[in-house]
Parts: sequence; structure tokens; C-alpha cells
Amino acid sequence: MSRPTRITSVTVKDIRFPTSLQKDGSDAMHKSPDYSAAYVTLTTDSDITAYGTTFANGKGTNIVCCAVEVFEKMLVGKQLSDIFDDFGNFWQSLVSEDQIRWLGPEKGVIHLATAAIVNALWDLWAKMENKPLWKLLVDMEPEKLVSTIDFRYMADTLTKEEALEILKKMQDGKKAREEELLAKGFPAYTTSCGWLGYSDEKIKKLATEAMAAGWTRFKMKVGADVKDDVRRAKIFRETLEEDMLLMVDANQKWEVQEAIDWMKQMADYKILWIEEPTNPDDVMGHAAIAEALVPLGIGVATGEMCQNRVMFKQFLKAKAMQYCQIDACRLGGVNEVLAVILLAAKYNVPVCPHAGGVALCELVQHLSMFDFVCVSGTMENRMIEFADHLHEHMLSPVVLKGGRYMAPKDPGYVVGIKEKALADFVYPEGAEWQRMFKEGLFQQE
Ligand SMILES: C[C@H](O)[C@@H](O)[C@@H](O)[C@H](O)C(=O)O
Ligand SMILES: [Mg+2]
Repeated sequence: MSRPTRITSVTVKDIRFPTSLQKDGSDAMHKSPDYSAAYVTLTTDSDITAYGTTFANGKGTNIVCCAVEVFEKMLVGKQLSDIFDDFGNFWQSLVSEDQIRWLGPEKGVIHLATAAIVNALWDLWAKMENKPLWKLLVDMEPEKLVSTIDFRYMADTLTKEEALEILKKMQDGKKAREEELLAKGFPAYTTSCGWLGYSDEKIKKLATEAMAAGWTRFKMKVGADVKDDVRRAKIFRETLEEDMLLMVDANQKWEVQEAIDWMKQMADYKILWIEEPTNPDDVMGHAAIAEALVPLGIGVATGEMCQNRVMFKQFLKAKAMQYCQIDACRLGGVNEVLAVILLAAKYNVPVCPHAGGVALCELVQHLSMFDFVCVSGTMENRMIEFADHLHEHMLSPVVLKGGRYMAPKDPGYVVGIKEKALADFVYPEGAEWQRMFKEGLFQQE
């Protein structure tokens, strides 16, 4: 395979899956999500093609695709050495472009689009080095790793020098941890038994099957009705074995006091964390909830809608998150995720990535694996979310054994989707969408 020197094209597709039909992915705020991807393809002057996605739902995806298009001119014709020799600065130039940054900066739709592009660039880099992304990161010298990070707005919290120190300290024992990872994989929890729109029978059946497949950690959705939540938690607890973990996720449904009162009513069911109890920007609100729930042994988890490293900085400093849920597509790609992983290490908060969406599992596994080998040095208290949907469409789907992610082997930060799935689910012309419009299952927008 010849080595690429520049990017020759950037294209983006709106790929949507009809997950709302079965209420897969449903929660208190997103009652019928259609899991979707703004799917970016980068071609190069070699035979290497790279892919990147960001996660969205239904018609929101189209808007993200438009945002991706505005970056096209900044990438096509670009020498790859200009990107990868100084990735931190290139990342900064993407998020700082004069006419575009007004849309963010570094948040919302424009940051989701940044993520799709930046993820594709890391896929390209890892493919050029013929390594899965986690291994590319693990083998990178600490100086090179920190050079990919934009440290702006972090000087009061984590300097480049401190980041280097964390990485250098962890060089010891790296080899042994990599071997452990390859042998045992990384712990995971499943969300797929407890979506809000699932019936009690379905929850029981799925949890029983999941336990038989080796799962020991579970998450269920809450927030619509407290009596329902208590009943569902009871079903989980009656189904699970004594020491198995149960987490709950409210997807931002509550006021601060409401969150505290609601969780008090659920405390009997040994809940490890309450995820996104209130508005994702409410740092002080999360801190108040976290403090009030300490006596109940319930931590606060958040991050899937934490828009950038600056917000994570505040949550961590304010003790407003006990579990740091990085999202591979909400943050501006790997460069910014690295900053947050290092920040979390400084504050000694475990990183447990968010992956309830399409292609998120395929992405975040690499990030936790890097975190284990090079930053935190431990798997304790750490787990990667798993949502069991749509993996059949991926070119290189995640591999799970006994409730653990096995280290991916294919080169890249792989989110490629199979040709057939692209043809079926591209919106609105895909064959499956045309069929569903005809059958009246959906109306074309
Ligand atoms: C709409 C989505 O399925 C969300 O409910 C999902 O990402 C969730 O918050 C999660 O933590 O997996
Ligand atoms: Mg969540």
C-alpha cells in the first residue's frame, strides 16, 4: 500500500437507522430516536480511504452534514505532513476558522461536525501506521501525544508539562498492561436491556439473556415516572445476582431537587450512578446533586453532552462528576478526548465512556484502552458502555466476550459502514427508507 501524502476529497452522507420502531435507544428525553450518523469519507492520493462519523438522531443529522461540508476546503489538497506533524495546531485552526467559529465556538452542531472530520483524520493516521488507534496512541512518545492537544483555556488546570508528567510516569509497566489488555479485554456494561420504551417482560428477558452471556453490569433508563422506575429497578435487582452493578440514566430530565428526591426513592436498589440527572451545562446543579447523594452511595455520571474540555474542566474541579463519560463524537475528536482523559486523571475521576448510539462503541473502546495502558493504569471502577444495536452494519464491529471489549486488531479508528447498509439507509433515497415510506412506517421530511 503506497503512503498517502494528501487528501483528495471529503464527502459526507446522512445515514439513518429506524431504531424508533422498536424503541431501541429510547430515554426520558428522546422517546423515539432514530440512531444516525453523519458519515465522512476522506480519500487520499493512495489507496487508503478513511472514515469518520458523528452520532446524531434523525433529521438532526442533515444539519450536521451541512456543517461538515463547510470544512471541505480546509482539507482537500492539504498535505498530510502539515496535519500530523503538528496536529494540535491543525486542530486549533479547524475550530478557530474566522467565519465558522461564531457557530460555536467548540460546541453544538459545529463541534459534532469537527468530531466527524477529526475522527476520520485519526482513522487515516492509524491506517497509515497500520495500527488500531489504541495501539497508535500507546506507542506514541509522550511529547508527540501532547503535541496533538490544544491546551488553550487549560493553563489554570492542566498544563502541557503536567500532562507530559502524567504520561511519563505511566511509561513504567506499559508493556505488562498492554499484555493484560490483549489477554483479558476491557470491562463493559450493557444499556441494551433497559431502554425506557421497553416493557417489563422485555427487560426481564433481556437481562436474563445478558447474564447468561456473561454480563455483570447493567444500566436502565429512568425519569418518566418514579413508580415505574422503582418497579423496573426491582425487576433488575430480582433478576441480577447480588453483587452485579446497576446504573440509571435520566438524560437531563430533572430539576436539581427533583433529582435528589427521585434518587432517594430508588436508593434501595443499590444504584452505582445517576447519569445526567439535570441539564448538562449545570455544573453547580450536578455538584449539589452529587453532594446530596454521597450518603446513599450514589455517584453522578455525566459527559455525553459535555461540549468541550473547558466544560469538563469545570465539572471536575467542582466535584460535579464522579464518573467522566467522554464521548468520541461530542468532543472534537481524539485530540480533545486526550485532553479530557488527562484532566480526569489529574482529578482522579474514572473515565467510563458513553457509547449509546451508532458507531460509538466502535470508537470509544480505543480511548479506554489507551487510558488504561498510558494514563490511569487501572481498569478498576472503569467500564465502557455497550449498546447492542447496528453492529451488523459495521465493517469492523466490536468484539465482546463475557461482558468485556476485546482489543480491536484492525488498523484504524474504524467506523466504516458496509456498502449494502449505506445503500439501504442513506436518507432519504436509501432502499430501506423508500420501502418504509411506501409502507407508511415513516413520512418523508
Ligand atoms: C438517545 C440515546 O439512545 C441516549 O439515550 C443514549 O445515548 C444514552 O444517554 C446512553 O447513555 O447510552
Ligand atoms: Mg446517557
